[in-house]
Amino acid sequence: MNLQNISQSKVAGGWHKQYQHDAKSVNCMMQFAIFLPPNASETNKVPVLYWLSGLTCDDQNFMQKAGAFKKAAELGIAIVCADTSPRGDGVPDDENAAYDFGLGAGFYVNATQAPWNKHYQMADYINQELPALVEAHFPVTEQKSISGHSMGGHGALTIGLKNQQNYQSISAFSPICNPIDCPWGKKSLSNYLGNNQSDWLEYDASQLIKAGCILPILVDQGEADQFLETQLKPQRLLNAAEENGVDLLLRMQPGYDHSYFFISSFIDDHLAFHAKHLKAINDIK
Ligand SMILES: N[C@@H](CCC(=O)N[C@@H](CS)C(=O)NCC(=O)O)C(=O)O
Repeated sequence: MNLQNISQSKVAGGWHKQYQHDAKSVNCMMQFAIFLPPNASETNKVPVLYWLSGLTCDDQNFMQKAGAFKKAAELGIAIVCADTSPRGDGVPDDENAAYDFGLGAGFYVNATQAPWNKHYQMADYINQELPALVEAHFPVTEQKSISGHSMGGHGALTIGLKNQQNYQSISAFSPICNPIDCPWGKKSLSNYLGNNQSDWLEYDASQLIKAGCILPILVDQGEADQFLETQLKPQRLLNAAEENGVDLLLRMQPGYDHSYFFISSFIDDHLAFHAKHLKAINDIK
């Protein structure tokens, strides 16, 4: 079977498990982690929150630091944490091994430029291949929501906005809201997509949201985040949402920085937000 278990630990009455699999979309072995709440079983499938992490992360940062298990167990939602880029021999990296491009920095796009396009197809991996695999092998429903942090917040927003039929709700911590106009975004989008900036627009949440969004969106942002002004620019996303009637709540949180200390302080709110929208669809069925 194209799915290999590499760890499992009981936590909060449920299970944290890591797997690797041969991923077709990104042409390499990929690792992911799943938290299954105690009530998940073949006769009681549960909805899933997909979590996308930020620069330098892999499938473990959120699982080890966010403190999400007890609330997810209580709410009965699974959490899947993906890796942040393709990995392994033959996967190209930034020429200086910089932290903000290449390995650990896939930016959740489908690259069009060589040599990146052979492996860096993270948008398809996250939106298609990973959910199909998870739904085929674990006791989960097709209902899913999407969240993430920083580069992963950008990933959650852009993938959610472009595939609104696939998700029930979107949230983000400290997302890169306008990557076409910040240093992290310009570096990665120009390399992955080329220099024609019109090709970058479909990976910019502040642009995509102008087309509207039927899903509710929750964004938390620390006011003491060192990247707030230079890289993240949440006010631009809020302005575009308000101008286009999108249900987006931006909460500026005084004193919080960019770290997982911030995420762990508000993750329960995000889990409850997603559970409400996932459950609401359950009730309609
Ligand atoms: N290494 C970079 C920042 C990288 C960074 O802050 N990464 C965030 C996501 S953008 C993260 O989650 N790091 C891993 C962690 O805190 O566990 C720097 O020092 O400027």
